[in-house]
Amino acid sequence: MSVCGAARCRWIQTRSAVSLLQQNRTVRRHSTGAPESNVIREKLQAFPGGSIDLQKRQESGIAVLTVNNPARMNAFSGCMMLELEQRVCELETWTEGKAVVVKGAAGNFCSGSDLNAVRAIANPQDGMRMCEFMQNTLTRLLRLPLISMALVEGRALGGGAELTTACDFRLMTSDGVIQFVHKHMGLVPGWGGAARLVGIVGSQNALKLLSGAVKLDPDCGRQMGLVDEVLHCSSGEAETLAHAEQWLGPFIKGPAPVIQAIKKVVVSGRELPLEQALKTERNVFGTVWGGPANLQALALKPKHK
Ligand SMILES: CCCC(=O)SCCNC(=O)CCNC(=O)[C@H](O)C(C)(C)COP(=O)(O)OP(=O)(O)OC[C@H]1O[C@@H](n2cnc3c(N)ncnc32)[C@H](O)[C@@H]1OP(=O)(O)O
Repeated sequence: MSVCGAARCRWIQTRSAVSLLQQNRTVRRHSTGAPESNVIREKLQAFPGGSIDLQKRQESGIAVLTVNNPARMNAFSGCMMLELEQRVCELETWTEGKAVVVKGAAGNFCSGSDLNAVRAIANPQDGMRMCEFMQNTLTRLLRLPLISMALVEGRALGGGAELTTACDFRLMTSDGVIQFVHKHMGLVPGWGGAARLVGIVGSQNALKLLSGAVKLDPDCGRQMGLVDEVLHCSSGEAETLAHAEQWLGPFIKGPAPVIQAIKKVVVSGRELPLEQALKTERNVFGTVWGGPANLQALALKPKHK
């Protein structure tokens, strides 16, 4: 667990989820005595290039997180992996936020990990360290108290395909492709993408997508349940983003604390055993019951026709 995440993430600190965080409380140490997470951080730092950009729009409550390395089809350099963690950290504490759109720069989503970095750390130990780091970050991305959407323009390959599964929704433009190319690289997903994919499309479909390294187009993606909507727009990135934000509209209408509470109860329902999920749901309920939005609604005596 990152120092940043442990200290600042109110949501993660207060909820009672089992799994990753408890696992991470025991700080594993490398033979040098340094915590394992620092070992991989230092290695990732050695691979610069690109950036992960975050734009928080206060008026709409929508943030746009851009994987930005167009010279390499938005592949993740080591520094970008580190930056992604920082950006997720920033989003964890954005109390006014409602949603985050994850996209790639210049009309492509993401071509996975930077093959130059991969070559340099192509040993099992570093591979597993890198995966642990990315799994942790992507799990935190998926657990954000914000509704998240992957906006897939162009290609989402390898780790890029895995990144799409760390969002609540996936929208694709008609030219989009999601492909778990790992098999062609002699790999399997390692950023948590296989586990999440099984959760989204079921084990039969996940097996087909991974073992066939299937080039998934938007319509097949919809049929399989991986893709929530296909956007047919042709006049560039800005218009595509505007369409995606419009699609989010009905889901993020209302006050941020209520939207965040909804996401929290869904995350606990998805991840926790029933008794713990029910407890979390009660606790989250307590944060909105008698709150400003609730009192306002009671005063208006709405009829839900
Ligand atoms: C657990 C994580 C596992 C992983 O993510 S493993 C990585 C999986 N990804 C890949 O193998 C992608 C390999 N790249 C490709 O297949 C093709 O480049 C791709 C994305 C289909 C684009 O093809 P084209 O449109 O023909 O463009 P191109 O090949 O000329 O690429 C433009 C420049 O981008 C570079 N690039 C693309 N994907 C990269 C990557 N993942 N790492 C490092 N560099 C990458 C590519 O080398 C080329 O650079 P340059 O112009 O030759 O300097």
